[in-house]
Amino acid sequence: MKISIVGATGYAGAELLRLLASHQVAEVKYITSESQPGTAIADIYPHLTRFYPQTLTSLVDLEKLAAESDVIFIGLPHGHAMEVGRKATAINPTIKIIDLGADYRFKNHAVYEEWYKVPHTHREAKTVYGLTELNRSQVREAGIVGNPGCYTTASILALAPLVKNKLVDLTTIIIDAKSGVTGAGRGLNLGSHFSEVFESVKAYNVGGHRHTPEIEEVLGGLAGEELTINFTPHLIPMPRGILSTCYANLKAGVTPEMIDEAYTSQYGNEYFVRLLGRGGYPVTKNTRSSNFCDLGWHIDKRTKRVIAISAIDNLVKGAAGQAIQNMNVMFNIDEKTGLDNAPVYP
Ligand SMILES: NC(=O)C1=CN([C@@H]2O[C@H](COP(=O)(O)OP(=O)(O)OC[C@H]3O[C@@H](n4cnc5c(N)ncnc54)[C@H](OP(=O)(O)O)[C@@H]3O)[C@@H](O)[C@H]2O)C=CC1
Ligand SMILES: CC(=O)N[C@@H](CCC(=O)OP(=O)(O)O)C(=O)O
Repeated sequence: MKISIVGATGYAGAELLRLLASHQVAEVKYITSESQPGTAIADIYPHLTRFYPQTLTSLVDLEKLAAESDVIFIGLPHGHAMEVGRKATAINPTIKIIDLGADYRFKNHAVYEEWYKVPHTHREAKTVYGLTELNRSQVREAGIVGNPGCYTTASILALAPLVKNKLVDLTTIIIDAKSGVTGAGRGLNLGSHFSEVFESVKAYNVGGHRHTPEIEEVLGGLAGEELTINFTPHLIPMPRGILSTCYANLKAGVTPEMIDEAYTSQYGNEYFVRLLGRGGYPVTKNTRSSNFCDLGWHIDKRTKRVIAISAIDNLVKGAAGQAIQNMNVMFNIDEKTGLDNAPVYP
């Protein structure tokens, strides 16, 4: 299976390369950068030395790249991936595209345009939302996958069984999530400057984070009706990891056993979702550098709320790992291929 990575110099692209280095079937063909074409990837990321002799190429070579690849992963800022997807599928109609950004995530293009402030230029694309555990059969048939965002992966996995089984009041969902700094990408900006982030925690984009409509669209689809949520992201001083704490009011008559049953029937056979059960406390460090999502839930009898907590590595299950999981499904190989490593601890 020949793979190319567009945007290989970013954190998501580099994480794809790290994981694909131990993938038994994948052969990385082309890797791109617009700022550093001609540079060896190991000169930019020395941790990849010995694994990749390749030098970076540019999107100027898209024709060759698309013609010679079975799958392209795109790790570009939103607004850029859809142009690559549109051109690559025109060159090679059988190619598979897995975009790690937001361009192919939305069914409703108007919502994408409203939140991302760019016109959608590949509206005719037939896409599948790549939250593997929820959409596996569609992913298997997909040509283009919109890989979910990191906050959205953690939050939707935590809430899906509650929403799908109509166990909670859909008007009461609150998501309080924390992310490590690599979630902001490798680009230099004040917000992720060491002195600004270290020994500090802050909320940001309160009431207006762009993952809000993504979570609403997917959970609304599971619920069979539109819903709105409160989603508050926080930046925490660690490189990787997301912890998402999700609250919702229980519907009258819902018992703790019904909640347990919803989680076990949804995820009991899912390798990458590790259920810690009722009273379980997910810890980001227990998922670090792995494709696992750890998930626990609590029933607060006093307030009649369920509190679901999930932990993932934003660069793995929240980005590159889930992208590879989707590729494995699309190519009908064992879903765990290249992803079955134990988390790095401590
Ligand atoms: N970091 C994370 O945890 C997650 C990221 N994502 C998404 O994945 C995508 C990549 O994120 P991440 O790797 O963190 O970002 P980075 O900022 O680390 O990397 C961005 C990449 O895009 C390239 N790039 C930047 N601007 C342009 C441009 N105008 N045209 C072409 N290429 C460009 C850069 O390469 P160069 O400058 O060398 O050309 C680089 O390879 C984004 O859409 C992000 O939202 C999704 C889930 C989680
Ligand atoms: C810590 C941090 O800044 N995180 C990013 C989310 C990264 C991500 O998942 O980006 P997508 O939009 O591609 O999903 C943010 O809040 O914008």
